Amino acid sequence: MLQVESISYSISDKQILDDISFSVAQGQFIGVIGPNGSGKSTMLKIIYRHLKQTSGLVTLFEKDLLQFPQKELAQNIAVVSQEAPVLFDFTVKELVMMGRTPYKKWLASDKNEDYAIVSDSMRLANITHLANRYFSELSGGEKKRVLLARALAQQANILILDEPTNHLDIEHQYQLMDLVRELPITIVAALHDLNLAAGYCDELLVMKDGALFQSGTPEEVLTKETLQEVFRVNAFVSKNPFTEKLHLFFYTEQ
Ligand SMILES: Nc1ncnc2c1ncn2[C@@H]1O[C@H](COP(=O)(O)OP(=O)(O)OP(=O)(O)O)[C@@H](O)[C@H]1O
Repeated sequence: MLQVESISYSISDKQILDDISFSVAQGQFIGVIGPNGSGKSTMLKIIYRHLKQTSGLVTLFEKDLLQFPQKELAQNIAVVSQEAPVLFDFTVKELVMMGRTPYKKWLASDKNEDYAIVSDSMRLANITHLANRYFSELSGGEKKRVLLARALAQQANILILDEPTNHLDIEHQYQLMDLVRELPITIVAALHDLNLAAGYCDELLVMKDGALFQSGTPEEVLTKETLQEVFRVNAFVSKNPFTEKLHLFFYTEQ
């Protein structure tokens, strides 16, 4: 459904992304991993059209992403980015309702259906108790969950998450990953926690220095050799005895 073809991106002669290609099938959970500065966020920003590639093509349902009208784009792609928006005067409930904007006519009022979706999204993101609080007064992790609820309310085909577990305590990290995995939609998520990536993703894209270093299943890409070359750490690759998923132990020589 989503096709990225030879994407490059430069800012004032500095090449940030270099000839990246991959495709995402409907319903897949794709993890984007790579060291700091390897280009994960920039690539995601191109996919949700916050940035425009310098060259290459992104298509969604075989249509050039740049040709989508804004409203149609928002019906297809929802985002929880790293940057929390500055929205001082809004309550949580109001903010989650903004997720319904792509479905509304100009100045139309909210319908019962919208209220039901907002309420459902808040319940899924575990923020119902925060409904009447002001967004600006929430903790980092609470804000993250509110932004997730807003993205859920958008009911898009693709959910893009840029380090979604950042700021979340361990319970909420797993809750979020469980929740998004169960959604009947396509997920593309930049993740720093490689064990979460291994436990939840169908496929991983490994970024290094702005290029796609490797892609494949967690078992294919999370090898001792790749981890050494891309992340410069020693890793012992094992299995989580409870989930049977791949599990990594990291160590240094010191
Ligand atoms: N607006 C910009 N101007 C100049 N350089 C930029 C700009 N945005 C990003 N970069 C550079 O592009 C590279 C990739 O950045 P990006 O944020 O995509 O990396 P990342 O993999 O998401 O990193 P992190 O894990 O630290 O979030 C970095 O070297 C960054 O400094």
